Amino acid sequence: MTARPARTGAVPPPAASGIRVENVSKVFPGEGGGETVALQGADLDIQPGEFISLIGPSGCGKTTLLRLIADLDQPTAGELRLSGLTPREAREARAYGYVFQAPALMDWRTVLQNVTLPLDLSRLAPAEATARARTMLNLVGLEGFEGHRPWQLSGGMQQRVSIARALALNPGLLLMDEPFGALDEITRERLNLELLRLWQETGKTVVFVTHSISEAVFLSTRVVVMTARPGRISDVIDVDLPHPRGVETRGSTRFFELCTAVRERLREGHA
Ligand SMILES: Nc1ncnc2c1ncn2[C@@H]1O[C@H](COP(=O)(O)OP(=O)(O)OP(=O)(O)O)[C@@H](O)[C@H]1O
Repeated sequence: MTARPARTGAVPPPAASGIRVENVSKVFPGEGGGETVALQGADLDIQPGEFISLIGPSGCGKTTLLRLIADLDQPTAGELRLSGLTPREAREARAYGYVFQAPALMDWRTVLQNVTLPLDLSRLAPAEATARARTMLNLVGLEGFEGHRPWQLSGGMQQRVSIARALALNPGLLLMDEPFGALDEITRERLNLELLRLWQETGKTVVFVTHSISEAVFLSTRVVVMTARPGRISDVIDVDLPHPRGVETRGSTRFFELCTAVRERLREGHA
């Protein structure tokens, strides 16, 4: 077997991705010959560097939309583009990092080895992969835990490892499917702050699925409200809270007003 040469040199930081979702539908075959319209006629334009949250009742197509963007599934109709690339081209170019609801770490690898995994797969020189992984672990506040195994960490720390792993290839886009859903409220608020800091420092585009109204408002530049049966985008709400946002943001009148606005739109969708 011929050894493939290791890549060397820093990978230049990619520009943040813009995303265009045009009249996208996804229909799954259902039980007994029926079908489920998971997403119907979705239109959405995401500018590079935006932080977009998708919120809506269970089954409204949030994960489906994220998976279509990531090329983990294909639309039944319509078109998606990530900075002009098809989802497949974007996936092949490793243009995004994906953070799942559960951290999905490998227990037999150390924290550092979990983060270097995508770098090893892209044949980055080992010394550089290690250096890059350490930088990402510092970015998510896990310096000192490189040699631990995932099972030695709390749920919040594990999720931070999976965020570091998603950032390792320095993608211009981060796709996050309810990453903090299983965490207690205080840990979740702390990770919200860390994610915001990271977003501001790196300028990446983020698409974030959540069930939490306050989380969506706190984090986002825009909140996309979705409704179920069929899954549709029903509203897009601009979040005009100033940056940097911090603990005091959650106590502001404007934060409360925006949460109320999102809640009302969600209620209308449930009616
Ligand atoms: N692979 C699949 N096969 C069949 N139906 C599917 C498949 N994936 C999703 N669905 C259906 O599509 C609809 C949307 O699912 P999706 O997971 O996108 O919703 P969601 O908004 O992310 O829900 P939740 O908030 O509960 O995670 C649901 O009715 C679901 O049952």
